[in-house]
Amino acid sequence: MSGINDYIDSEVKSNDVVLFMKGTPGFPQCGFSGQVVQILDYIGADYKGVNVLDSAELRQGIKEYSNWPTIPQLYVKGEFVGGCDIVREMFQAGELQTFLVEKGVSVKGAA
Ligand SMILES: N[C@@H](CCC(=O)N[C@@H](CS)C(=O)NCC(=O)O)C(=O)O
Ligand code: FES
Repeated sequence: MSGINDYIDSEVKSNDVVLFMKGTPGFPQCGFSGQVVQILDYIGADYKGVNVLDSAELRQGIKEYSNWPTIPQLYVKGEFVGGCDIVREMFQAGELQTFLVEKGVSVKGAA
């Protein structure tokens, strides 16, 4: 495994919810990443944002890690969930909150 893969793997495995994104949760640099940030903030999930714009290697490495061609990428409990479209669809169907609770992730107001 390359260094970048080890780094990605450790972020994915050591954070219950991690969003690989462009920019930061406080300052998203792309609308797709911004949408996922808004949804996670709205449902009150605790998550870590990892900015792929910090490193070209990371930006490429995350696509290979998940075999998914775009950013953002959301991971929950070590599993790839999806990008912006999937997250938005799950949220709109009311499934994202249920999914997080089932995974044992704390969500504000959904105890
Ligand atoms: N439909 C995608 C939208 C995300 C997307 O198209 N991302 C593009 C533009 S930000 C991307 O990551 N392109 C490759 C790159 O910028 O490295 C989703 O559901 O997440
Ligand atoms: S950075 Fe241009 S669409 Fe995301």
